[in-house]
Amino acid sequence: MSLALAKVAPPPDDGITAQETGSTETGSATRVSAARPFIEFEKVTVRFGKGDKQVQALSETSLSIEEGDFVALVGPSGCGKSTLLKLVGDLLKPSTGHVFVGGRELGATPIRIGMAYQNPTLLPWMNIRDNVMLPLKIVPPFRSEFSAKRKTEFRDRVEALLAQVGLAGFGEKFPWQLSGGMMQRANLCRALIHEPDLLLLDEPFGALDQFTREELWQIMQDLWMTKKTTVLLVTHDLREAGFLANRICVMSARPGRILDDSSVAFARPRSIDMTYEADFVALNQRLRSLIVEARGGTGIVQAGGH
Ligand SMILES: Nc1ncnc2c1ncn2[C@@H]1O[C@H](COP(=O)(O)OP(=O)(O)OP(=O)(O)O)[C@@H](O)[C@H]1O
Repeated sequence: MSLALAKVAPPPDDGITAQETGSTETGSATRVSAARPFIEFEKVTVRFGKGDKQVQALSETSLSIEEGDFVALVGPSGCGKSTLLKLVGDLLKPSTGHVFVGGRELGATPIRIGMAYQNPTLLPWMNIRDNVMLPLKIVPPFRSEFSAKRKTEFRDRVEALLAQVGLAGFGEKFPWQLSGGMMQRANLCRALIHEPDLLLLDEPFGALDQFTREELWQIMQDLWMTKKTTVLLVTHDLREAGFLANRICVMSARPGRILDDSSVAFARPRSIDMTYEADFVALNQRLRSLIVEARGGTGIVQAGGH
């Protein structure tokens, strides 16, 4: 599923929310600790609803993520992966426990966040350049300079990023003139244009065919290697997790908790061919076994009638 809740930054003049542009900035001030990692979940639980209808999405979960890390969250469907992303994005509050981002309790830290989901949320009436530029119109400190720089510095910044993902010359096109893979590239540009401290990716390549997806992994890897943004990626694709991440956290079935937390040491830049080598396949098999076990011991979903 994709992140689907709430606003976190003030809406711009034209009523477009930060959520729609995949960009946010979290707000004002409380508990501070300089010694904390960049992201920390401290004994966090999440329950939805009340009484009989209550759903325990996350059981007590603790997790630390260092600045510049690339962490993938994998696990059975409904185990709470997107819930963890929503907590970090300040789109959801924990029922118990604490979430710290940038050393401060969540909601306190003015950090910039970029987000990309499975379905690119490009606005159909704007060309690609204007779509990618949107966060600069919304997120401080850029928004105060937007009128002055939109036709110069900000425009150059957008063109450079579009070129980096292979979309040079497509700034004037509209979303409907692009393929799904091209729209997702533009979507990634929009998530990164305001130089976020944290990038939250919720199955961003899930709707693409295998070859386009692999192309996007390579682009994502290049972007991460040049920008070193901290990334939290939710994915069902274990090859994707192994190709992109430095660390893979496997979650249990709902109520989710972290079952396994492994670092991924393959040298960068990683190649698609590497994902067919023995070490990589062994990693995939290990992750798969953990998830099969978490789902109740079978890799086969019983469908009625056959
Ligand atoms: N707003 C909500 N109200 C009630 N239940 C919710 C709500 N949001 C999520 N849930 C439930 O919490 C659990 C965790 O949801 P979440 O979307 O985090 O899972 P996920 O691991 O991302 O799933 P998937 O891999 O299928 O996208 C699920 O059982 C879901 O139905």
